[in-house]
Amino acid sequence: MVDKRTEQIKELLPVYFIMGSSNCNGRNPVDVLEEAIAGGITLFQFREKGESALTGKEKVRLAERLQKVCQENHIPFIVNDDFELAIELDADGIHVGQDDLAAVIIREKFSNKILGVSAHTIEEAEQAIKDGADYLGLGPIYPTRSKDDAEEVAGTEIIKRFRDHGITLPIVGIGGISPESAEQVIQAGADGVAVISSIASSSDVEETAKSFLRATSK
Ligand SMILES: Cc1ncc(COP(=O)(O)OP(=O)(O)O)c(N)n1
Ligand SMILES: Cc1ncsc1CCOP(=O)(O)O
Ligand SMILES: [Mg+2]
Repeated sequence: MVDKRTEQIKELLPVYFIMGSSNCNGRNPVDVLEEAIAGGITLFQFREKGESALTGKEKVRLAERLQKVCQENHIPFIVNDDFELAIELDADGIHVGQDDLAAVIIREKFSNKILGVSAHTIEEAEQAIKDGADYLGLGPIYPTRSKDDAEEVAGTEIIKRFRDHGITLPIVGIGGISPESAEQVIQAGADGVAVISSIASSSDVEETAKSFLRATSK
């Protein structure tokens, strides 16, 4: 039987938009987020990373503005990596990878919040499940230009392999996903797609988000 929390998490994953100030082609991230929400994104992750990333008070200020937009639109606000920021803002959740603060430590202190963990192997996934993860981020599914230190491209096979192994935790595919490839990611067994550039740098953010929603609802 699938529990209620798992069902609720799955409902949040279809179009998981991730972004920080450096992903918006010089546009105001608040405008980009508002347009993406108008297009139907289901979850948002604040990921302020890279050479030109904001730090300190400026980073907190941007996070607060984006969180407010999410709250006004009932979209849960997830923080990437930065556990202190997630606590300071009382965010809805946090996403961590294998090189970040251990999921088990986060779960201890952040008991009711959404906890996402990146995994590249079955062992990492099983550990994340033991640690209390709510969902797994698997990728990069396709080549990506949004993460310099990304692992090797895994293809949609990684999702099939995890499902065939019996992993039932909600899964989101990430890395190089477009509206055209989103359906393949879902067909492989994912509950949603996590997307940076295809949405954030689109010339029509709202329409692109809509295309993702259509592709993941088929
Ligand atoms: C939904 C989702 N999946 C995977 C990642 C990647 O996390 P990580 O491996 O920690 O890399 P960074 O994003 O921190 O560079 C993610 N952020 N979100
Ligand atoms: C954060 C992250 N983790 C694996 S690939 C990736 C980048 C995804 O960005 P894009 O959707 O632009 O390829
Ligand atoms: Mg990380």
